[in-house]
Amino acid sequence: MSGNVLETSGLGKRYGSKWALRDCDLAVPAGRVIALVGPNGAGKTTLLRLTTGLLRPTEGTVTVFGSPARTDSPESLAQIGFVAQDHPLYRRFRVRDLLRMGRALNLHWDQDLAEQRLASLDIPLGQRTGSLSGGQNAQVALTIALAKRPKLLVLDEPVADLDPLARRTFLQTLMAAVADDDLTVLLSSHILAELERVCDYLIVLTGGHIQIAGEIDDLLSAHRQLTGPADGPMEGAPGVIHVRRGDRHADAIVRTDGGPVMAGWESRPIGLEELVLAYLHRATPTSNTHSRQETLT
Ligand SMILES: Nc1ncnc2c1ncn2[C@@H]1O[C@H](COP(=O)(O)OP(=O)(O)OP(=O)(O)O)[C@@H](O)[C@H]1O
Repeated sequence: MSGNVLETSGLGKRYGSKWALRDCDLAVPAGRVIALVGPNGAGKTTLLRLTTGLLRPTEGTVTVFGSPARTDSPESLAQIGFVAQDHPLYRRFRVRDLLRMGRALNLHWDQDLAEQRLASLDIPLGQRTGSLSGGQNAQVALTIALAKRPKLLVLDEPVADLDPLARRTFLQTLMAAVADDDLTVLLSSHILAELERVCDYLIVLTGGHIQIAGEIDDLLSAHRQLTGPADGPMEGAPGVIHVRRGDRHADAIVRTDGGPVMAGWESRPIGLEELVLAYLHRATPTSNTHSRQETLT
């Protein structure tokens, strides 16, 4: 599939006097699994809700498949599936009631997909959603969003409540749906380890500003990890994203765009986790740690 699924220009959202998102310019190609990462309060949910049309911009524009994001037309509603962070479900409804509602409300509802997915997860259709576990609740919400057969699936921290096996299975389901069904997935997450396996596009957001966005393969090949003398003149140099200085040597993440690196520095390829952490550290220069970690928070 060609074209952009999401384009934003000078996009900003203010709550009262506080900007949650500012100067956001994006052109995200369709047919990808897009990871939106950033610390708590970075503006991820705000950007996702602007994309779905549930929020209106304070300034700038946001278009989805070339049209302004909105919730007041059946076509717009049919092409986007959205699962909010707390995946709210009607607690007194049984699972089968939710599926019936999904069928009545959605143009392209896929009942077989919904029933098969829930059966494979051992979630009984007769159970009230109020008595499901947190993880089962998340799975039902995700199933409803998938059964809607949207062109764009927007998921706000979809795997936060899932156990490690369910996480991996779910992300594999998404990859298969993207490959088979012309689907684009935009998901926010704090869990970097899994994202590297399934996502092909990255957006890093901190303090309401985009730090970096692009195809993950391109971003990884444009950056290197360098190790060199502890007194190396690195901070503030062009392309230098983050430096961790020890007593004997310094480690730096540098944007080289495939060009040569400084003589005397050892150069290694970078992984997604190191790349994201470097941009997060750059955005919060007071932080001086750069250890491997599972989550951003
Ligand atoms: N309805 C609201 N009214 C006022 N301020 C808000 C509102 N929603 C979000 N904010 C503020 O906007 C900023 C961005 O919030 P947002 O929920 O988009 O961040 P986030 O990256 O999704 O965070 P998290 O990872 O914690 O879910 C935060 O400072 C938050 O306090």
